[in-house]
Amino acid sequence: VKNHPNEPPIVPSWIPFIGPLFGMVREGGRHVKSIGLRNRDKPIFTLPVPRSRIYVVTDPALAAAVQRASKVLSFTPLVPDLTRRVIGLSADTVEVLRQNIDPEPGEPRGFLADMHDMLYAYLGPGEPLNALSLGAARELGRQITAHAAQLKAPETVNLLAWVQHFVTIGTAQYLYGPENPLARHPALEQGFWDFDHGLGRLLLGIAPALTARAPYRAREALAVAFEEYLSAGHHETGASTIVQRRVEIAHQHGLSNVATARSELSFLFAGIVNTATTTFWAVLQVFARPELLAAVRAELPAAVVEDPATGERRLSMDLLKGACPTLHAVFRECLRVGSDNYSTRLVKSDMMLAGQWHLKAGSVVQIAGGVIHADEGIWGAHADVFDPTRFLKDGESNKASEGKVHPAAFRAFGGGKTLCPGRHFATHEILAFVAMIVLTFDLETADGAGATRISVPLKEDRVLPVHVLEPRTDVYVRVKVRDGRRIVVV
Ligand code: HEM
Repeated sequence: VKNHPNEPPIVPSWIPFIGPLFGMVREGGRHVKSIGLRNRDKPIFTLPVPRSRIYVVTDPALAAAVQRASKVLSFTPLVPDLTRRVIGLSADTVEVLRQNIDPEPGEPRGFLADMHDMLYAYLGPGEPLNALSLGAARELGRQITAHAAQLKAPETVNLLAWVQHFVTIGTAQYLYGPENPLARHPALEQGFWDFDHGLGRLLLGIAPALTARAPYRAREALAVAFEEYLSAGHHETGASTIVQRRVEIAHQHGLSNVATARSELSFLFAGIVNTATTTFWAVLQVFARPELLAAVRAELPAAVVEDPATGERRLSMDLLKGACPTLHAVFRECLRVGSDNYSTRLVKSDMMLAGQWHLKAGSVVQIAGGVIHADEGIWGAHADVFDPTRFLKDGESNKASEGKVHPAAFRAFGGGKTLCPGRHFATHEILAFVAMIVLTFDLETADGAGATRISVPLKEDRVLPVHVLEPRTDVYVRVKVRDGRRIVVV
């Protein structure tokens, strides 16, 4: 029964109230996404759950209205409990997180508000962002050159694991320096991905030491290693400035090294998981389509200068985005197709959304990125098909490049107050990384069964979409060195 005549229409569940929760546990993000796709006539609908409501928004204009109403619809009140479960914060630390959580201008600012301000300032366009982007791309470039040098014969690899390795080691290195916990304890690299793959179970929070044994153990081992790192002062000598600022803010708010270590685990997570998965899809999509590979390779020389004296190639970060529109379009299309993320908000008090929909205090709003990304009304025909030309000016289905797509329809980076602060950095880093792979290697099918093209599997959407989705089946490719000369990122 509706709480109010203007409450969004209720979509009944096969088992009243617990049906949506049961569906989410069984099918992950796909459950709500498929309800949204079956109800495309409803820009917002209500899923009743025990003692609350979930309002699912599937219309970009309404998503923008949710983002604007950030005083009443806020993500931050949900953060303490979510992070307690996922990164294992103690009750004392959760209490610190709860203080001054959504301050008005002029009011005292709590830990989350200070951290939010610093991240958005630091990672916004400017010198610190350029320095961090350059540092990251150079680190990845070093790894690519080193890998090419030791690859004497073609090698068959699991493409996702191959990319994840570079990104995991590289991110830990440029964020936390040479003494970073993953460099000191190499087994933690696999542990990091065990943690990632068990995040949904940790979030459920039902006796995680038993029901989420591998991710729980991995998280605890990572937390101990980060605590050792901080206690030894390695962040002061080797970490990036952004990490040093994060640690300072944590200490200013009274967090111990044990608690700060767990907070850093969440930043390492933010820095690695989406970057690795997006790079995987971009590399796969490019190498699976000879014509796309040819187009990207034809553009790259505009961003690469060769030094005849040293034989080095200089890749310009500044030129890359403008000079390589196809590569940039591949990046955006991989995010559109691969991201089913939900932007989540708590309704702090009863409100009218867009003057039309009554939302009840204590309920949760979710903007369903997966539904919006799959909508043909928004993206044009064949929205289910990977087609980077939709982001190219002269592309065939180019509603996006002609500016006919609502800005809030591209959901991969979220939106509003929680819009990903790392989006500029990630764009630079991923474009440079994919460019360096395309310049250095050739990837071929590893089928051995006469297949001439690498095939692209479906995405695994039966999980909690905490980041860009991984493939449903492993992709093996043969990697050959095409041109192993050193690439210097400038
Ligand atoms: C392709 C790469 C990336 C994607 C698709 C991505 C996506 C996202 C999304 C969807 C959110 C949540 C937004 C919401 O709830 O509305 C988010 C938050 C965040 N991202 Fe990213 N991200 C990427 C890369 C990065 C990188 C490389 C960093 C850091 C170096 C980063 C740092 C963060 C942080 C710190 C937050 C939390 C912001 C807050 O406190 O509200 N992200 N990201």
